[in-house]
Amino acid sequence: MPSHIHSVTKVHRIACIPGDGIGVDITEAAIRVLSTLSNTLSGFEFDFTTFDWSSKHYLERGWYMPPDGLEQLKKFDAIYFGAVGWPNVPDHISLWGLILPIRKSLNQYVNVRPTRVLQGTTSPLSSCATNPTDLDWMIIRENSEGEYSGQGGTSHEDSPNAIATEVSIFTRVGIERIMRFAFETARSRPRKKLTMVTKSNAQRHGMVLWDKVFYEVAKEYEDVETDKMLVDAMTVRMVLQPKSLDTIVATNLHADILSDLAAALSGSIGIAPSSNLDPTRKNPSMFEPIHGSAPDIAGEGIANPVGAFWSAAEMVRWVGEQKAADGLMKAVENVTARGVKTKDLGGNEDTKGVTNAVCAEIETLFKAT
Ligand SMILES: NC(=O)c1ccc[n+]([C@@H]2O[C@H](COP(=O)([O-])OP(=O)(O)OC[C@H]3O[C@@H](n4cnc5c(N)ncnc54)[C@H](O)[C@@H]3O)[C@@H](O)[C@H]2O)c1
Ligand SMILES: O=C(O)[C@H](O)[C@@H](O)C(=O)O
Ligand SMILES: [K+]
Ligand SMILES: [Mn+2]
Repeated sequence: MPSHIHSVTKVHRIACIPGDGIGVDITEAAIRVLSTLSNTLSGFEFDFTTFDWSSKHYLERGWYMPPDGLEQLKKFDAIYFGAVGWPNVPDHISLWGLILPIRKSLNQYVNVRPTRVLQGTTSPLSSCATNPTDLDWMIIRENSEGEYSGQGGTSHEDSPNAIATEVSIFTRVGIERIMRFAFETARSRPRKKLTMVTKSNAQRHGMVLWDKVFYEVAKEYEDVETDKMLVDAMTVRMVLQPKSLDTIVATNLHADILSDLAAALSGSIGIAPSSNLDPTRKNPSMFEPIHGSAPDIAGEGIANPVGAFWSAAEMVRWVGEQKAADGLMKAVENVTARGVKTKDLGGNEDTKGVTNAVCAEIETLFKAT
Protein backbone atom coordinates (compact mmCIF):
# COMPACT_ATOMS: atom_id res chain seq x y z
CA MET A 1 0.00 0.00 0.00
CA PRO A 2 1.51 3.41 -0.88
CA SER A 3 2.54 5.19 2.30
CA HIS A 4 0.28 8.21 1.69
CA ILE A 5 -2.92 6.11 1.97
CA HIS A 6 -2.02 3.98 5.00
CA SER A 7 -4.67 4.01 7.70
CA VAL A 8 -3.86 5.47 11.10
CA THR A 9 -3.54 3.04 14.00
CA LYS A 10 -4.71 4.56 17.24
CA VAL A 11 -2.63 3.54 20.28
CA HIS A 12 -4.43 3.31 23.63
CA ARG A 13 -2.00 3.44 26.54
CA ILE A 14 -3.23 1.20 29.35
CA ALA A 15 -1.79 1.05 32.89
CA CYS A 16 -2.32 -2.43 34.35
CA ILE A 17 -2.33 -3.04 38.09
CA PRO A 18 -2.93 -6.76 38.68
CA GLY A 19 -2.55 -6.44 42.48
CA ASP A 20 -3.12 -9.54 44.60
CA GLY A 21 -4.50 -13.08 44.45
CA ILE A 22 -6.83 -13.79 41.54
CA GLY A 23 -6.36 -10.16 40.47
CA VAL A 24 -3.13 -11.38 38.87
CA ASP A 25 -4.78 -14.28 36.99
CA ILE A 26 -7.72 -12.32 35.67
CA THR A 27 -5.60 -9.32 34.60
CA GLU A 28 -3.36 -11.65 32.63
CA ALA A 29 -6.46 -13.18 31.05
CA ALA A 30 -7.87 -9.72 30.21
CA ILE A 31 -4.61 -8.62 28.58
CA ARG A 32 -4.60 -11.78 26.44
CA VAL A 33 -8.16 -11.18 25.31
CA LEU A 34 -7.51 -7.47 24.62
CA SER A 35 -4.38 -8.33 22.62
CA THR A 36 -6.35 -10.86 20.57
CA LEU A 37 -8.96 -8.17 19.94
CA SER A 38 -6.43 -5.61 18.69
CA ASN A 39 -4.58 -8.22 16.60
CA THR A 40 -7.82 -9.31 14.96
CA LEU A 41 -9.35 -5.89 14.31
CA SER A 42 -7.48 -3.10 12.59
CA GLY A 43 -7.32 0.57 13.51
CA PHE A 44 -6.17 0.41 17.11
CA GLU A 45 -3.58 -1.11 19.42
CA PHE A 46 -3.08 -1.32 23.17
CA ASP A 47 0.20 -0.34 24.75
CA PHE A 48 0.18 -2.04 28.17
CA THR A 49 2.40 -0.99 31.08
CA THR A 50 2.18 -3.22 34.16
CA PHE A 51 2.72 -1.87 37.68
CA ASP A 52 3.71 -4.39 40.37
CA TRP A 53 1.85 -2.57 43.16
CA SER A 54 0.57 -5.28 45.52
CA SER A 55 0.37 -6.46 49.12
CA LYS A 56 3.42 -8.70 48.66
CA HIS A 57 5.52 -5.72 47.59
CA TYR A 58 3.97 -3.53 50.29
CA LEU A 59 5.36 -5.94 52.89
CA GLU A 60 8.82 -5.75 51.28
CA ARG A 61 8.90 -2.02 50.43
CA GLY A 62 6.52 -0.37 52.90
CA TRP A 63 4.40 1.23 50.14
CA TYR A 64 1.67 0.23 47.69
CA MET A 65 2.25 3.12 45.29
CA PRO A 66 5.43 5.19 45.03
CA PRO A 67 5.08 8.90 45.93
CA ASP A 68 4.59 9.83 42.26
CA GLY A 69 2.31 6.84 41.57
CA LEU A 70 -0.80 8.89 40.84
CA GLU A 71 1.20 11.21 38.56
CA GLN A 72 2.45 8.16 36.65
CA LEU A 73 -1.10 6.89 36.19
CA LYS A 74 -2.30 10.25 34.86
CA LYS A 75 -0.21 9.72 31.73
CA PHE A 76 -2.35 6.79 30.57
CA ASP A 77 -5.59 6.65 28.60
CA ALA A 78 -7.12 4.14 31.03
CA ILE A 79 -6.25 1.93 33.99
CA TYR A 80 -7.03 -1.78 34.23
CA PHE A 81 -7.16 -3.06 37.81
CA GLY A 82 -7.29 -6.62 39.18
CA ALA A 83 -7.84 -6.66 42.95
CA VAL A 84 -6.03 -5.62 46.10
CA GLY A 85 -5.99 -7.24 49.54
CA TRP A 86 -4.22 -10.18 51.14
CA PRO A 87 -4.70 -11.85 54.54
CA ASN A 88 -1.26 -10.76 55.83
CA VAL A 89 -2.08 -7.03 55.48
CA PRO A 90 -5.06 -5.45 57.27
CA ASP A 91 -7.73 -4.78 54.61
CA HIS A 92 -8.04 -1.09 55.46
CA ILE A 93 -4.33 -0.63 54.81
CA SER A 94 -4.50 -2.29 51.39
CA LEU A 95 -7.69 -0.52 50.29
CA TRP A 96 -6.45 2.89 51.46
CA GLY A 97 -2.96 2.18 50.09
CA LEU A 98 -4.02 1.57 46.52
CA ILE A 99 -7.56 1.45 45.16
CA LEU A 100 -9.22 4.22 47.18
CA PRO A 101 -6.54 6.88 46.57
CA ILE A 102 -6.73 6.15 42.83
CA ARG A 103 -10.53 6.48 42.76
CA LYS A 104 -10.44 9.66 44.82
CA SER A 105 -7.39 11.46 43.42
CA LEU A 106 -8.25 10.77 39.79
CA ASN A 107 -11.76 12.16 40.39
CA GLN A 108 -13.40 8.84 39.51
CA TYR A 109 -16.58 9.85 41.26
CA VAL A 110 -18.85 7.42 39.42
CA ASN A 111 -18.72 3.65 39.69
CA VAL A 112 -20.91 1.95 37.09
CA ARG A 113 -21.92 -1.62 37.92
CA PRO A 114 -24.16 -3.35 35.37
CA THR A 115 -25.83 -6.67 36.15
CA ARG A 116 -27.56 -9.10 33.83
CA VAL A 117 -27.91 -12.83 33.35
CA LEU A 118 -25.55 -13.84 30.55
CA GLN A 119 -26.57 -16.39 27.92
CA GLY A 120 -26.03 -19.96 29.04
CA THR A 121 -25.98 -19.01 32.73
CA THR A 122 -28.71 -19.15 35.35
CA SER A 123 -29.89 -16.87 38.08
CA PRO A 124 -30.59 -18.47 41.47
CA LEU A 125 -33.96 -16.67 41.26
CA SER A 126 -36.70 -18.86 39.82
CA SER A 127 -38.49 -15.68 38.64
CA CYS A 128 -35.65 -15.15 36.17
CA ALA A 129 -35.61 -18.70 34.82
CA THR A 130 -37.63 -18.15 31.65
CA ASN A 131 -36.60 -14.70 30.58
CA PRO A 132 -33.05 -13.63 31.49
CA THR A 133 -33.91 -10.01 30.70
CA ASP A 134 -36.06 -10.08 33.83
CA LEU A 135 -32.87 -9.08 35.63
CA ASP A 136 -31.11 -6.24 33.81
CA TRP A 137 -29.87 -3.54 36.15
CA MET A 138 -27.42 -0.67 36.09
CA ILE A 139 -26.16 0.27 39.54
CA ILE A 140 -24.64 3.76 39.77
CA ARG A 141 -22.42 3.90 42.85
CA GLU A 142 -21.23 7.19 44.33
CA ASN A 143 -17.46 6.63 44.35
CA SER A 144 -15.82 9.57 46.08
CA GLU A 145 -17.38 10.39 49.43
CA GLY A 146 -20.18 9.25 51.76
CA GLU A 147 -19.23 6.40 54.06
CA TYR A 148 -15.82 6.18 52.32
CA SER A 149 -14.74 9.71 53.26
CA GLY A 150 -12.01 8.42 55.53
CA GLN A 151 -12.90 10.95 58.21
CA GLY A 152 -12.69 9.88 61.81
CA GLY A 153 -10.25 8.62 64.37
CA THR A 154 -9.53 6.35 67.29
CA SER A 155 -8.68 7.30 70.87
CA HIS A 156 -7.63 5.10 73.80
CA GLU A 157 -7.10 2.40 71.19
CA ASP A 158 -5.82 -0.35 73.46
CA SER A 159 -7.93 0.45 76.48
CA PRO A 160 -11.37 -0.80 77.49
CA ASN A 161 -12.52 2.78 76.88
CA ALA A 162 -11.47 2.79 73.23
CA ILE A 163 -13.55 5.05 71.02
CA ALA A 164 -13.61 5.33 67.25
CA THR A 165 -15.55 7.49 64.82
CA GLU A 166 -16.23 6.81 61.14
CA VAL A 167 -17.81 9.94 59.74
CA SER A 168 -19.83 9.90 56.52
CA ILE A 169 -19.59 13.09 54.47
CA PHE A 170 -22.24 14.01 51.91
CA THR A 171 -21.77 17.20 49.91
CA ARG A 172 -24.28 18.91 47.64
CA VAL A 173 -21.68 18.93 44.85
CA GLY A 174 -20.98 15.22 45.34
CA ILE A 175 -24.66 14.25 45.45
CA GLU A 176 -25.71 16.44 42.54
CA ARG A 177 -23.09 15.12 40.14
CA ILE A 178 -23.85 11.44 40.87
CA MET A 179 -27.59 12.09 40.52
CA ARG A 180 -27.08 13.79 37.18
CA PHE A 181 -24.99 10.87 35.93
CA ALA A 182 -27.65 8.42 37.15
CA PHE A 183 -30.47 10.32 35.42
CA GLU A 184 -28.48 10.48 32.17
CA THR A 185 -27.86 6.72 32.42
CA ALA A 186 -31.55 6.00 33.10
CA ARG A 187 -32.56 8.22 30.19
CA SER A 188 -30.22 6.35 27.84
CA ARG A 189 -31.82 2.98 28.65
CA PRO A 190 -35.12 1.81 27.11
CA ARG A 191 -37.11 1.78 30.35
CA LYS A 192 -36.05 5.27 31.50
CA LYS A 193 -36.47 4.31 35.11
CA LEU A 194 -34.36 5.32 38.12
CA THR A 195 -34.62 3.96 41.66
CA MET A 196 -32.85 5.95 44.36
CA VAL A 197 -31.67 4.05 47.42
CA THR A 198 -31.22 5.72 50.77
CA LYS A 199 -31.52 5.23 54.51
CA SER A 200 -33.10 8.57 55.31
CA ASN A 201 -35.33 7.20 58.04
CA ALA A 202 -32.54 6.43 60.49
CA GLN A 203 -29.82 8.67 59.08
CA ARG A 204 -31.35 12.07 59.32
CA HIS A 205 -28.79 14.48 57.87
CA GLY A 206 -26.66 13.25 54.98
CA MET A 207 -29.28 10.87 53.66
CA VAL A 208 -31.96 13.53 53.86
CA LEU A 209 -29.79 15.84 51.74
CA TRP A 210 -29.31 12.93 49.33
CA ASP A 211 -33.12 12.58 48.96
CA LYS A 212 -33.60 16.34 48.58
CA VAL A 213 -31.01 16.73 45.82
CA PHE A 214 -32.43 13.68 44.02
CA TYR A 215 -35.87 15.28 43.76
CA GLU A 216 -34.36 18.61 42.70
CA VAL A 217 -32.37 17.03 39.88
CA ALA A 218 -35.39 14.89 38.92
CA LYS A 219 -37.19 18.06 37.80
CA GLU A 220 -34.71 18.34 34.91
CA TYR A 221 -35.54 14.78 33.81
CA GLU A 222 -39.31 14.58 33.59
CA ASP A 223 -39.07 11.77 31.02
CA VAL A 224 -37.39 9.52 33.62
CA GLU A 225 -39.68 7.60 35.97
CA THR A 226 -38.38 7.74 39.55
CA ASP A 227 -38.91 5.90 42.78
CA LYS A 228 -37.26 5.74 46.18
CA MET A 229 -36.32 2.77 48.35
CA LEU A 230 -34.86 2.37 51.82
CA VAL A 231 -31.81 0.15 51.48
CA ASP A 232 -33.08 -2.66 53.70
CA ALA A 233 -36.31 -3.01 51.74
CA MET A 234 -34.28 -2.72 48.53
CA THR A 235 -32.57 -6.07 49.24
CA VAL A 236 -36.02 -7.68 49.45
CA ARG A 237 -37.19 -6.06 46.20
CA MET A 238 -34.03 -7.14 44.36
CA VAL A 239 -34.72 -10.74 45.30
CA LEU A 240 -38.51 -10.84 44.96
CA GLN A 241 -39.24 -8.33 42.17
CA PRO A 242 -36.09 -8.12 40.04
CA LYS A 243 -38.12 -7.15 36.98
CA SER A 244 -39.34 -3.95 38.66
CA LEU A 245 -35.83 -2.41 38.68
CA ASP A 246 -33.69 -0.84 35.98
CA THR A 247 -31.20 1.93 36.87
CA ILE A 248 -30.32 2.25 40.57
CA VAL A 249 -28.41 5.03 42.30
CA ALA A 250 -26.96 4.57 45.79
CA THR A 251 -24.24 5.76 48.12
CA ASN A 252 -20.70 4.43 48.14
CA LEU A 253 -21.33 1.79 50.85
CA HIS A 254 -24.93 0.89 49.98
CA ALA A 255 -24.06 0.36 46.32
CA ASP A 256 -20.96 -1.64 47.26
CA ILE A 257 -23.15 -4.08 49.17
CA LEU A 258 -26.07 -4.08 46.72
CA SER A 259 -23.75 -4.75 43.78
CA ASP A 260 -22.35 -7.93 45.36
CA LEU A 261 -25.95 -9.06 45.94
CA ALA A 262 -26.82 -8.13 42.35
CA ALA A 263 -23.87 -10.15 41.06
CA ALA A 264 -24.91 -13.21 43.05
CA LEU A 265 -28.50 -12.87 41.80
CA SER A 266 -27.25 -12.77 38.22
CA GLY A 267 -25.31 -16.00 38.67
CA SER A 268 -21.92 -15.25 40.24
CA ILE A 269 -19.72 -12.55 41.73
CA GLY A 270 -17.21 -13.68 39.09
CA ILE A 271 -19.04 -12.08 36.15
CA ALA A 272 -19.67 -8.58 37.52
CA PRO A 273 -17.76 -5.64 36.02
CA SER A 274 -17.19 -2.09 37.17
CA SER A 275 -16.06 1.20 35.66
CA ASN A 276 -14.57 3.86 37.94
CA LEU A 277 -15.20 6.93 35.81
CA ASP A 278 -14.02 10.50 35.75
CA PRO A 279 -16.84 11.74 33.52
CA THR A 280 -14.93 15.00 32.87
CA ARG A 281 -12.21 12.86 31.19
CA LYS A 282 -9.50 15.04 32.75
CA ASN A 283 -8.05 11.90 34.37
CA PRO A 284 -7.90 8.29 33.22
CA SER A 285 -10.79 6.08 34.32
CA MET A 286 -10.23 2.66 35.88
CA PHE A 287 -11.86 -0.67 35.03
CA GLU A 288 -11.98 -3.72 37.31
CA PRO A 289 -14.22 -6.65 38.15
CA ILE A 290 -16.16 -5.95 41.35
CA HIS A 291 -14.75 -8.98 43.16
CA GLY A 292 -11.67 -8.99 45.35
CA SER A 293 -8.49 -11.08 45.45
CA ALA A 294 -10.33 -14.25 46.57
CA PRO A 295 -7.57 -15.75 48.75
CA ASP A 296 -9.68 -18.91 49.14
CA ILE A 297 -9.20 -19.85 45.46
CA ALA A 298 -6.06 -17.86 44.55
CA GLY A 299 -3.31 -19.88 42.87
CA GLU A 300 -5.70 -22.58 41.69
CA GLY A 301 -6.24 -21.16 38.20
CA ILE A 302 -10.02 -21.45 38.56
CA ALA A 303 -11.11 -17.81 38.91
CA ASN A 304 -13.92 -16.80 36.58
CA PRO A 305 -12.43 -14.28 34.11
CA VAL A 306 -15.81 -13.12 32.73
CA GLY A 307 -16.10 -10.09 35.07
CA ALA A 308 -12.58 -9.14 34.00
CA PHE A 309 -13.48 -9.45 30.30
CA TRP A 310 -16.70 -7.47 30.75
CA SER A 311 -14.71 -4.74 32.58
CA ALA A 312 -12.18 -4.79 29.72
CA ALA A 313 -15.04 -4.35 27.23
CA GLU A 314 -16.26 -1.31 29.16
CA MET A 315 -12.70 0.09 29.04
CA VAL A 316 -12.52 -0.49 25.29
CA ARG A 317 -15.84 1.35 24.90
CA TRP A 318 -14.62 4.24 27.09
CA VAL A 319 -11.51 4.77 24.93
CA GLY A 320 -13.76 4.97 21.88
CA GLU A 321 -13.64 1.52 20.24
CA GLN A 322 -17.37 0.68 20.18
CA LYS A 323 -17.17 -2.07 17.59
CA ALA A 324 -14.39 -3.86 19.47
CA ALA A 325 -16.26 -3.50 22.78
CA ASP A 326 -19.46 -4.99 21.34
CA GLY A 327 -17.45 -7.77 19.71
CA LEU A 328 -15.70 -8.66 22.94
CA MET A 329 -19.01 -8.91 24.82
CA LYS A 330 -20.54 -10.96 22.02
CA ALA A 331 -17.56 -13.33 22.16
CA VAL A 332 -17.89 -13.70 25.93
CA GLU A 333 -21.60 -14.44 25.70
CA ASN A 334 -21.21 -16.88 22.80
CA VAL A 335 -18.74 -18.77 24.98
CA THR A 336 -20.98 -18.86 28.07
CA ALA A 337 -23.92 -19.79 25.81
CA ARG A 338 -22.00 -22.92 24.74
CA GLY A 339 -21.54 -23.89 28.39
CA VAL A 340 -17.83 -23.04 28.54
CA LYS A 341 -17.84 -21.77 32.12
CA THR A 342 -15.92 -21.91 35.37
CA LYS A 343 -17.11 -23.82 38.46
CA ASP A 344 -18.82 -20.83 40.12
CA LEU A 345 -21.23 -20.77 37.13
CA GLY A 346 -21.75 -24.53 37.29
CA GLY A 347 -19.26 -25.33 34.53
CA ASN A 348 -16.05 -27.33 34.57
CA GLU A 349 -13.56 -25.09 32.77
CA ASP A 350 -10.69 -23.22 34.40
CA THR A 351 -9.54 -19.62 33.85
CA LYS A 352 -7.30 -20.60 30.97
CA GLY A 353 -9.99 -22.71 29.27
CA VAL A 354 -12.50 -19.84 29.26
CA THR A 355 -9.82 -17.37 28.14
CA ASN A 356 -8.74 -19.58 25.23
CA ALA A 357 -12.37 -20.02 24.19
CA VAL A 358 -13.02 -16.25 24.24
CA CYS A 359 -9.85 -15.55 22.21
CA ALA A 360 -10.85 -18.17 19.63
CA GLU A 361 -14.38 -16.76 19.50
CA ILE A 362 -13.06 -13.23 18.84
CA GLU A 363 -11.06 -14.56 15.90
CA THR A 364 -14.05 -16.46 14.53
CA LEU A 365 -16.41 -13.50 14.92
CA PHE A 366 -14.21 -10.96 13.22
CA LYS A 367 -12.87 -13.23 10.49
CA ALA A 368 -16.47 -13.81 9.49
CA THR A 369 -17.15 -10.06 9.02
N1 LIG B 1 -11.63 -3.54 44.41
C1 LIG B 1 -10.90 -4.48 45.01
O1 LIG B 1 -9.73 -4.63 44.71
C2 LIG B 1 -11.52 -5.36 46.05
C3 LIG B 1 -12.88 -5.72 45.98
C4 LIG B 1 -13.41 -6.58 46.95
C5 LIG B 1 -12.59 -7.08 47.93
N2 LIG B 1 -11.27 -6.74 47.98
C6 LIG B 1 -10.33 -7.36 48.92
O2 LIG B 1 -10.16 -8.73 48.49
C7 LIG B 1 -9.89 -9.57 49.63
C8 LIG B 1 -10.90 -10.71 49.69
O3 LIG B 1 -12.20 -10.17 49.90
P1 LIG B 1 -13.54 -11.03 50.02
O4 LIG B 1 -13.20 -12.45 50.27
O5 LIG B 1 -14.42 -10.31 50.92
O6 LIG B 1 -14.22 -10.89 48.56
P2 LIG B 1 -13.85 -11.62 47.19
O7 LIG B 1 -14.67 -10.97 46.13
O8 LIG B 1 -12.39 -11.63 46.96
O9 LIG B 1 -14.35 -13.14 47.39
C9 LIG B 1 -15.65 -13.47 47.85
C10 LIG B 1 -16.00 -14.90 47.39
O10 LIG B 1 -16.26 -14.90 45.98
C11 LIG B 1 -15.40 -15.79 45.31
N3 LIG B 1 -14.96 -15.15 44.05
C12 LIG B 1 -14.58 -13.85 43.89
N4 LIG B 1 -14.21 -13.61 42.64
C13 LIG B 1 -14.35 -14.78 41.96
C14 LIG B 1 -14.11 -15.15 40.61
N5 LIG B 1 -13.66 -14.29 39.68
N6 LIG B 1 -14.35 -16.45 40.26
C15 LIG B 1 -14.83 -17.31 41.16
N7 LIG B 1 -15.08 -17.01 42.45
C16 LIG B 1 -14.83 -15.75 42.85
C17 LIG B 1 -14.22 -16.01 46.25
O11 LIG B 1 -13.60 -17.24 45.99
C18 LIG B 1 -14.89 -15.91 47.62
O12 LIG B 1 -15.44 -17.15 47.97
C19 LIG B 1 -9.98 -8.61 50.84
O13 LIG B 1 -8.66 -8.21 51.11
C20 LIG B 1 -10.79 -7.43 50.35
O14 LIG B 1 -10.53 -6.24 51.02
C21 LIG B 1 -10.73 -5.88 47.04
O1 LIG C 1 -14.92 -0.25 47.34
C1 LIG C 1 -14.77 -1.24 48.09
O2 LIG C 1 -15.38 -1.38 49.13
C2 LIG C 1 -13.83 -2.30 47.69
O3 LIG C 1 -12.81 -1.85 46.92
C3 LIG C 1 -14.53 -3.38 46.98
O4 LIG C 1 -15.39 -4.04 47.83
C4 LIG C 1 -15.26 -2.93 45.73
O5 LIG C 1 -16.43 -3.25 45.59
O6 LIG C 1 -14.67 -2.28 44.87
K1 LIG D 1 -11.51 -5.64 41.84
MN1 LIG E 1 -17.30 -4.50 46.96
